Amino acid sequence: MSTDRERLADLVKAKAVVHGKVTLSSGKEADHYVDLRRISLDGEASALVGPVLLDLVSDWDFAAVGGLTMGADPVALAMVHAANARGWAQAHDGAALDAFVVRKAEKTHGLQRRIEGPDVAGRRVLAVEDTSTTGGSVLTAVEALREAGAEVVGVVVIVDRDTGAKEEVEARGVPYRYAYGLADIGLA
Ligand SMILES: O=P(O)(O)OC[C@H]1O[C@H](OP(=O)(O)OP(=O)(O)O)[C@H](O)[C@@H]1O
Ligand SMILES: O=C(O)c1cc(=O)[nH]c(=O)[nH]1
Repeated sequence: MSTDRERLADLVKAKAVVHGKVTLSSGKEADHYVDLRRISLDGEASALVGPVLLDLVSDWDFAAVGGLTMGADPVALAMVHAANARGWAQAHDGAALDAFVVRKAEKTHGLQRRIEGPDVAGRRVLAVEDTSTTGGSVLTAVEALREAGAEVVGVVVIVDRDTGAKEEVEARGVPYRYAYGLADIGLA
């Protein structure tokens, strides 16, 4: 029987890897795309995302997870559900793991918040992403979190494309980890 990590890699390869010319979020061109929304919103795969990412950062101390909408949103919730299933609160003074969503722009009505969910000010938080290319998206979230008074303990992504995100994030003093590199999903 395969582990969660092995099964999730198989599902990423089968369902998310798309070959062909594509324009990326950064405006750069690439000849492959990893559509991780097909994983983080997939009935089977979404249940594996949380356990795999929680295992990857089990030595980091944080109280909330989230990132820039929308790639990060289902990833963060997957981690929250996996944390609940593992009895997170019992190991954290009764506090469950929270999620948050960083908007791309501040909302101009309602409470006009940039970061939705339980307050992050003064808390240790983990910034998540489905995938990172330049690191620009996750760094937008890191900046917003720091402005809001949170301490970002690290960044974790499902797939790293090996295109500089790790270096960019680490240059801002934030550790960066990923569950799968290109070789793990048949792209190297
Ligand atoms: O490291 P980067 O160069 O920033 O690229 C990675 C980003 O691109 C994708 O999101 P996209 O910008 O397509 O937006 P979406 O999440 O709203 O779909 C992905 O979910 C990451 O957020
Ligand atoms: O850089 C991006 O925009 C990007 C790359 C990728 O593989 N997958 C994705 O969702 N976005």
